[in-house]
Amino acid sequence: MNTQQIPVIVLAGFLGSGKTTLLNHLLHRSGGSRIGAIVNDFGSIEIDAMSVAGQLGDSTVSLGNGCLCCAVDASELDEYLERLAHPTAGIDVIVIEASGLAEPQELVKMLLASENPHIVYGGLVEVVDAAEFDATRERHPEVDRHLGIADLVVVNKADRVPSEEHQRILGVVQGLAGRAAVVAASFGRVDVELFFDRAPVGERVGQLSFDDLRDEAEPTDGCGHHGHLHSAYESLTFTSEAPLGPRPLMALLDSRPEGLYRIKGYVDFGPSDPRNRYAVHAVGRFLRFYPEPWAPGEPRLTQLVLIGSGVDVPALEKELKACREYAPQADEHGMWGVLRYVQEPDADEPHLGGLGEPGPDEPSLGDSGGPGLGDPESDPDLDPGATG
Ligand SMILES: Nc1nc2c(ncn2[C@@H]2O[C@H](COP(=O)(O)OP(=O)(O)OP(=O)(O)O)[C@@H](O)[C@H]2O)c(=O)[nH]1
Repeated sequence: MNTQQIPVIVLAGFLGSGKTTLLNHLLHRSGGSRIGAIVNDFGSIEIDAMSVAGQLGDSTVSLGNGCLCCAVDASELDEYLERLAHPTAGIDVIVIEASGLAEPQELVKMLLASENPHIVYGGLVEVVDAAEFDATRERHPEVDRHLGIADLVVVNKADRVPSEEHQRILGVVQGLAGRAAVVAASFGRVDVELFFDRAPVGERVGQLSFDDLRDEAEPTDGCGHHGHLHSAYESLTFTSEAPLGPRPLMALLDSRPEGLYRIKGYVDFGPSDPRNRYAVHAVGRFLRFYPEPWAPGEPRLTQLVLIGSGVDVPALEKELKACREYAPQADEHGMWGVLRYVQEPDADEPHLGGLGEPGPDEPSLGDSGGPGLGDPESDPDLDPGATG
């Protein structure tokens, strides 16, 4: 038995709660520790993996297209763990970022069942979106169970809720999380020691009980995971070489159906802004664009993953296709609708795409009063007094 077992931490949490943001923070602040990351995307385009710092290095690997918890066999995961945990890789801790619809318990079981002598289960970290907490629990009561088996819960997006509200949520989470440590954070900025000091000695099962670990006879839905969060969701992956028109895209986004909970990816607005691609994130009613300069030689593509429940996927795809524009001329005024959702440059928001640094100093027309800017009634997220 190798005495130098590498802890493998599962980083889970509902769609858009801030897992990738937190992982980027860890990678950026890891000090002398070398982190290996395994990123599991739900969609077939690996948006999360693309936005993880150090993605080009050999210490980040991506497992796309479907929840890991639904993998028929865990051999691909084993292979990646083998690679990252091999003593020659020099990695101190491995973090698996689960997809936002994964069943954390299944992932933990997979790790506990692994015969890899170089790894040991290092605990479950759950990220909670404070702004969406009540609504998510209402729709998905299973979230309570996820918190109940966590070893650390990060109540993220503290900046998006009033402090009394955040305190209330912290209390509820603490009640559900039992012995787990519960910490508040904005943009996933947790003390990294919380992760690295938790390296376990010997095998541990954290807060999981034998009942949790038992392979209960679940009703199946073909993939054997009926009742898992992801069984109620569908996803659409959309790629376009033709740029999207800002006006039709904003019309689509501004009227998106309730069920369309998560959108992420990159948009090419072509001549309307030839310098930048626009990372886009929607989580519930929250919407943000993050302009970032195209890398030299980078193919100009729009790549989006849209995840929702009860969404008419073919109709949505048709609407997205209708946003494609072949017109060579710029529609600068059309960009106003987009720039309303660009964070002001001085806001204290890290930039997902680039090592957690602030985004490029892209002037935001939002400052000069683009339509609806900061209108808390039309979008409470754009309250100029809040950063989120
Ligand atoms: N205001 C605010 N926004 C945040 C915070 N943390 C993350 N975000 C934003 O929330 C959006 C989703 O964040 P991600 O880190 O991609 O979330 P995720 O959990 O990895 O998402 P999935 O993998 O799709 O489940 C992005 O626009 C982030 O910038 C926070 O503390 N405050």
